[in-house]
Amino acid sequence: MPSIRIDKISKSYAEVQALSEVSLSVEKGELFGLIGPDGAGKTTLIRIITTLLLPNSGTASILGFDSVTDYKKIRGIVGYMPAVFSLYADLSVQENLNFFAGVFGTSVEENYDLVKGVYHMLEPFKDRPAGRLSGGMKQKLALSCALIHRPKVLILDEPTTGVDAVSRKELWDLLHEIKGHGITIFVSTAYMDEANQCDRVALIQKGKILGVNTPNGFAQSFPFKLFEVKSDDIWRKLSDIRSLPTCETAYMFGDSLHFASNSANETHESVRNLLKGIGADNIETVREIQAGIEDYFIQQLSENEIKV
Ligand SMILES: Nc1ncnc2c1ncn2[C@@H]1O[C@H](COP(=O)(O)OP(=O)(O)OP(=O)(O)O)[C@@H](O)[C@H]1O
Repeated sequence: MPSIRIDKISKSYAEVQALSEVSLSVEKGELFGLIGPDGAGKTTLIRIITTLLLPNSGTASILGFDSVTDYKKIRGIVGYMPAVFSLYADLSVQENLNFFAGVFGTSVEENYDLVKGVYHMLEPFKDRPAGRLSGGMKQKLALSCALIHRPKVLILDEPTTGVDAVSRKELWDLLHEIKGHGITIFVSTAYMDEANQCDRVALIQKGKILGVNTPNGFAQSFPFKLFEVKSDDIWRKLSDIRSLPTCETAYMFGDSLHFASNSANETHESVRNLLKGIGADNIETVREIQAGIEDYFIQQLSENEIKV
């Protein structure tokens, strides 16, 4: 039995179709990522599986418990960290932890082995009101509170949004540590680079799942030849580059340009000549590279955008 099973879930808000027949299955002990841009439907799906929202059609279950009929059971076995900070701002860190432990009839001490990684980071601030913590610390406190009853499944809605780079890394390290305790983790994010942290990933856009795969599986299925172009001012030529006959897609990737060619005969020399032909003379390097998961996502999202 999978940990999470989502079967043809659809949900609309008036005329907005937030989810269209979404089906997914998450295995026990997996760290599963739901990745998609703002408005893709991530929060809606998470609110349905955490029993907070009713779907229009379809079913969702956690460890065999149905999200509608067995909602009380699900609430006992799931740890949920919402996208919006929802702890008690006036209570201290320690008071929030004690409160959530009390609600579930447990204590911090009883679950110390599970929360100790994140608790260590919070300890220097344990008397500070939660509302006065930094963004990263607020997320760590929310994570501790979601874990305090030793859930079997941990569900996190965009835990790293608006968090600085160091805290983002710390949060992902903590998730790996929690996975080590055998807890299934379902996490949503809009940051494509975070896909590499997951065992498997579902890519969602406009309420539809575009694919489910391992990060490596996604990267391997990039269907075009890919070239990295380094040049100071290449971004100025982006729209001309996109109009080149063999250019499937082109986009800035950090400080370089990624050029995906739909020609099997494309070489770094032919790309350089194409660029020269449109007046891009300032090229430092052009080299063929292996696509990463972000390249796959960018290509899929833009292809889907054009089709809709
Ligand atoms: N209560 C609501 N009423 C009307 N439309 C809504 C409501 N909640 C969400 N939507 C719409 O449903 C779609 C999916 O939203 P959802 O919040 O699930 O996406 P998301 O991927 O979590 O994005 P974000 O990170 O921006 O919240 C969006 O078009 C959004 O505007």
